[in-house]
This record gives sequence, C-alpha cells and structure tokens, in this order.
Amino acid sequence: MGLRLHVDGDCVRGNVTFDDRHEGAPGIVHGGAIATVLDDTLGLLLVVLGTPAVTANLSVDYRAPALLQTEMIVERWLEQRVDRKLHLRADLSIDGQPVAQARALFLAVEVAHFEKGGRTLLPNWADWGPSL
Ligand SMILES: CCCCCCCCCCCCCCCC(=O)SCCNC(=O)CCNC(=O)[C@H](O)C(C)(C)COP(=O)(O)OP(=O)(O)OC[C@H]1O[C@@H](n2cnc3c(N)ncnc32)[C@H](O)[C@@H]1OP(=O)(O)O
Repeated sequence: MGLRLHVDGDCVRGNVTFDDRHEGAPGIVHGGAIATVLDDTLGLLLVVLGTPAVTANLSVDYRAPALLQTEMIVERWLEQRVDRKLHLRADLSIDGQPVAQARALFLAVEVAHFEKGGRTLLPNWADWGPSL
C-alpha cells in the first residue's frame, strides 16, 4: 500500500497514500484497507517494543472520509502494558485532522507462535527475548 514508516522514540510514524486499488465508496478508501494499515503496521511498533505479539482485538473509529490519492499520516504507540496485554493506539490523519483512530489489544506470544504457519523465520527472530 506504499506505506512508509520510521521510528520516532517510542512511537512509530509514517505516511501512506491510498490509490484506486483501495477504493470502497466512490473516491473514498475502503474501511478494511484502513484497518489493515492500522493493524499491520503496529507490527513495527512491536519491534520497537521488542515484544512478539499478535492482534487479539482491533477497534476502529472512522472519523472522516479517507480520500484516495491523499497523503495521510499514521502514528502508533503503546498506551499501556499489563502482563501479556499490550494496549496499542494507531491514528490516521490528513493535515492534522483525524481520519481514523484504532485501539488494539495485542497479546504477547512466544516466537514459536509464528512457526505455526510453516514458514522459516528470519534468524534474528531467535534473538527476541522471552516476552511472557
Ligand atoms: C528482531 C526481529 C524483528 C522482526 C520483526 C517482525 C515483526 C513481527 C511481528 C509480527 C506481528 C504482526 C502483527 C500484525 C497483526 C496481525 O495481523 S496478527 C494476526 C491476527 N491475529 C491472530 O492471528 C491472533 C489469533 N489468536 C490467537 O492466536 C490467540 O487467540 C491469542 C491472541 C494468542 C490469545 O490466545 P492465548 O495465548 O491462549 O490467550 P488467552 O488465554 O485466550 O487470553 C489471555 C488473556 O487475554 C484475553 N483476551 C484474549 N483474546 C481477547 C480478545 N479478543 N479481546 C479481549 N481480551 C482477550 C483473555 O481474556 C485473557 O485475559 P485474562 O484472563 O488473562 O485477564
């Protein structure tokens, strides 16, 4: 989806511009595409936090129409961690105006969780310390 991200302290920021492939209502980005960006890119935040985790719950408030071909800013951060539960936030905005705001519950898992899909994991995944 052309998402570009960078780490800014404890926060992950970036930008994305949706195109016609992501159209839902005419001229407007499909809500599922927005949820995908908000959820999937929380993965980079997990790297910053050094915690392998997966989405258990994702809730998205759609605050304004997300227009195609318009650059949007994404920001995500950790709000609270309680044991295995990571309460994460992710916001999407245009020119400082909120477009969508997500709250997610991620649950920390062992790296072995990601072996269930049958793929060989990158070697440095083994460096991730115990998260539970
Ligand atoms: C150095 C290397 C760098 C590499 C860097 C690469 C980054 C690499 C990271 C990849 C990250 C990708 C991030 C993308 C985001 C996805 O797309 S992840 C994919 C979508 N999500 C999934 O596939 C998850 C599927 N679900 C599951 O596997 C399991 O349900 C879970 C989430 C692991 C939980 O199962 P469990 O471990 O058995 O936990 P469980 O005992 O059921 O629940 C534990 C607690 O959480 C609560 N809970 C569980 N589910 C929920 C829920 N839905 N709502 C509320 N509470 C819940 C329970 O009530 C319980 O609470 P307590 O009783 O302890 O208070």
